Amino acid sequence: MSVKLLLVGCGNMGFAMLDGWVRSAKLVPGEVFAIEPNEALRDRAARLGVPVAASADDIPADTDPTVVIFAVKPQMMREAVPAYRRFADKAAFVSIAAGTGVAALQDLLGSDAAIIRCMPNTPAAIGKGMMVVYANPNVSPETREFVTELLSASGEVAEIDDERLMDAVTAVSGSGPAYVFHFIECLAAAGEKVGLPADVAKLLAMQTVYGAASLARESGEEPGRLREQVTSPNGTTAAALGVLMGEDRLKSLVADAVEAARARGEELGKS
Ligand SMILES: NC(=O)C1=CN([C@@H]2O[C@H](COP(=O)(O)OP(=O)(O)OC[C@H]3O[C@@H](n4cnc5c(N)ncnc54)[C@H](OP(=O)(O)O)[C@@H]3O)[C@@H](O)[C@H]2O)C=CC1
Ligand SMILES: O=C(O)[C@@H]1CCC=N1
Repeated sequence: MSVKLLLVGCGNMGFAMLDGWVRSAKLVPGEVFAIEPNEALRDRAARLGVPVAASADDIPADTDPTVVIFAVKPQMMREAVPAYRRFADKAAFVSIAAGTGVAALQDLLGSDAAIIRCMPNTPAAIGKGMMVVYANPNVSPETREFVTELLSASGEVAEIDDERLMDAVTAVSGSGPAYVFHFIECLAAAGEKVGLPADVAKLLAMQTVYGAASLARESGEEPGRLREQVTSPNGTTAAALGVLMGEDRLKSLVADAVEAARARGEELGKS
């Protein structure tokens, strides 16, 4: 079977995507070849049936991928990427690294390289990710379609045509799951504080976020309208929202958090 995809880095995000592709049968394991220096993470990928090697030197000589995906830390890109320049004639490159721009990737891969920046998020592992894509002009329509189709197995795919928005995308949907997980932690902790057993508080917090996100997504209603439907005049929700929304407290806190993430993405792009 021929390898269509080289996955460079099988850590948190690389594995989440790989897991999603194999589980959804978008790719059969033999169509992917993974490179991962960490032995435990190699074993985890191998358990999916995916062939995996410790370094680029161990890729079989006849490997002719359609796409090479970089899923290593931004700080590792300069070291990791050049080993794959030999595939630039035929393959397109997808980078999920926060901050690393197309210009930096072209420095490492050649100015003719077909490059796609993609910002995924970890819900990709269960097919509920948000995958945002920016392609440089060297990417052919066929490759674009192949990559979009592949990513669609990981969740929703959106394309942007202004690369400068990528740090903002990273700050909202790339890092976003962490904000939501922290909100679940906070809601569960608050539940315990008002007397609920820990396991009950965690279940209530998790299911509430899950149900509310699903309702927002499936009902087609504006989130603000759905919020109003929960809020009885002078009732319990109004009391809580007075705390969260008074002086735009949560709104400005979230805005500060998103701006910190965006600025860090910009900074990573300069290093
Ligand atoms: N985690 C997330 O939610 C998201 C991450 N991203 C981006 O994804 C990228 C990866 O992040 P994440 O998965 O969290 O990081 P991880 O550290 O979990 O995964 C990266 C993996 O790549 C390995 N690695 C290092 N050098 C090489 C190399 N030369 N060849 C192959 N593999 C190598 C690392 O091994 P070792 O640890 O031994 O160095 C590590 O296991 C980052 O650029 C990040 O910006 C984007 C969106 C969301
Ligand atoms: O924290 C990070 O830098 C990466 C990028 C988006 C999510 N995780």
